[in-house]
Amino acid sequence: MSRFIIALDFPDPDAARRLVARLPAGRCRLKVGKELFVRGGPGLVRELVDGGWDVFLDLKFHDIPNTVAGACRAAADLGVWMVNVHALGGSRMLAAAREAIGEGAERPLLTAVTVLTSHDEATLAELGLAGPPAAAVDRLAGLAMAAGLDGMVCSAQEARRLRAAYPRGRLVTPGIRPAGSSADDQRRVMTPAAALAAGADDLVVGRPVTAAADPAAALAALEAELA
Ligand SMILES: O=c1ccn([C@@H]2O[C@H](COP(=O)(O)O)[C@@H](O)[C@H]2O)c(=O)[nH]1
Repeated sequence: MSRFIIALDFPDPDAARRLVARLPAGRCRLKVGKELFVRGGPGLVRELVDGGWDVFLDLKFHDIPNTVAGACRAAADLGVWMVNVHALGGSRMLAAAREAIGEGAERPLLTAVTVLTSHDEATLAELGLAGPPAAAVDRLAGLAMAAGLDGMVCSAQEARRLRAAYPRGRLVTPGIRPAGSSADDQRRVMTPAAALAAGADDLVVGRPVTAAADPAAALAALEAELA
């Protein structure tokens, strides 16, 4: 299975469906985030799952433990491949999320967002978190792994350290950009090849594919960067 997860950030479910129809099945997974979920709802997620796609439901749950546990249970019932929470919710919330998704072979993977890839040191300072993103990522990744999660969402810039610290932790890395392309609102970016070399497992890509005139060709170009 491909390392690429395509972020379906669309304001209109039909636009997402049209994009999916142009993607080569088996060469990528799909990510449904907040915008598309609020527009398309669980029905759209089920439709993608029933269509044979591995779906990463990227809703980044962050609330009191009981509420997050219920949301994770609901996500698992949709048959998604992966669901995530914010590690900033703390140990009790992470443990409740992990317990809620259960133990069965069909359970979704559960990952925790460490520090958003749109954040840099200045953003963290605004939030009262002194120091470089890598220090906060290390702390939050530690919480996630101690709570028994499958891995974390981080920038590929932190992948080498996390891979060394957690050899079995899944590293899901947004902020992937083809060499020389715009970072958009992202702050901690990496190319696909550099991300894989650093130890990333999953490469999350949105606009470089979804905004391309030929999304399948854009995906093929990213794959070629790995060859
Ligand atoms: O730290 C994070 C966590 C999630 N994301 C999501 O990934 C995609 C990235 O889209 P691009 O268009 O490739 O920038 C988007 O859906 C984010 O919500 C992230 O970027 N960073």
